[in-house]
Amino acid sequence: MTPHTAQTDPSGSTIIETRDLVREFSVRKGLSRRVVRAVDGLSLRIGAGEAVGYIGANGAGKSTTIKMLTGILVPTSGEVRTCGLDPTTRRRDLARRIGVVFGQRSQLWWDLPLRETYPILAAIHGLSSERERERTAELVDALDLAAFLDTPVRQLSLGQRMRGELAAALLHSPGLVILDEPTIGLDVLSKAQLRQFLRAERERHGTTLLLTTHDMSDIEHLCDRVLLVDSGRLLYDGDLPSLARSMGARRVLVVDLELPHPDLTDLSDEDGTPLAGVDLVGSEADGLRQRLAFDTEKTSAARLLAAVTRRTDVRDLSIEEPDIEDVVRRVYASGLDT
Ligand SMILES: Nc1ncnc2c1ncn2[C@@H]1O[C@H](COP(=O)(O)OP(=O)(O)OP(=O)(O)O)[C@@H](O)[C@H]1O
Repeated sequence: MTPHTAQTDPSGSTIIETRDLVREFSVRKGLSRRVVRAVDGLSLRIGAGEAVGYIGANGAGKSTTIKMLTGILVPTSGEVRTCGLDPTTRRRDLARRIGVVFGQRSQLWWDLPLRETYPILAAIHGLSSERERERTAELVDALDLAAFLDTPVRQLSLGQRMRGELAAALLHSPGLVILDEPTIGLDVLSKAQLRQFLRAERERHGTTLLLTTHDMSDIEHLCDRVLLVDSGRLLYDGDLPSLARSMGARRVLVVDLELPHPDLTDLSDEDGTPLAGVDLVGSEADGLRQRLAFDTEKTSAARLLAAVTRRTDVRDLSIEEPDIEDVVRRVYASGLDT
């Protein structure tokens, strides 16, 4: 199979472009050294205003790509332009135009409260005091920061800190925001807040988003395009539903029952029509918790739940999205050829 490639509008303005981008690392193995090609001939174009998910298994080359896009790493060969600039030679200029958020690394000063942090960042970016006041107020409101503005960063919860990080990265209203695993470790509510904020920011200011994530819901809620990499090469460029569908990825309904129950198999509608695309994929504690994978193209979550509740009483439920690792595994299993 050849990689699916999205047709992007050639007339739209380009915000990220790479051509045959390569990055190698020399790694010591015992007494000898060997070369690892973390990024291997990557060519892509991202237009202004797009929201793109950059996904792939662990070690696929995502972080290395992001580091080259932001000027942290120099490419071994090939070309890269971010906001029209060469990131390695124009790193300072680039910093004024982009915002970068690392889910696993804080960019805030640990001992300072956010109230003292933002004026420093505003000064670094050369914002006027009026602009600083306006933008800080906008971000404090949108990210609901008011309650902990005076707390030193080290005392914030992870969810609070990530909201503070986002405000810091977006204070100068960058046209491009690059996020590396922004929702990692966050609870459901904090994830929802972050996504809601990024969506609103994009709608209001036309901000371009590029994010890596292992959470498929981040992509579902935020991105209209997905780039899938494996061993540093682009395997897929298109939308998420097509990728997930082509890989047969399914959601899972997890039900906790009032009483132990035999396996929930052969489920059907009220009129006896069997539900298609549903499989029991787990049963624990004598059937008190059962997991049903379902294909949303064939059976909706509501129909499936109705079929379960006709059989037995449900105490609690949740729906697990297919995770990207699973989709990626399916890509490999299907023998997609690069
Ligand atoms: N500084 C480095 N020195 C040597 N090898 C490296 C270095 N950085 C990355 N690599 C290797 O390059 C490959 C790609 O790594 P990279 O961190 O870009 O992957 P990733 O897709 O971001 O993975 P993850 O999802 O686990 O963060 C891996 O084989 C990794 O071991």
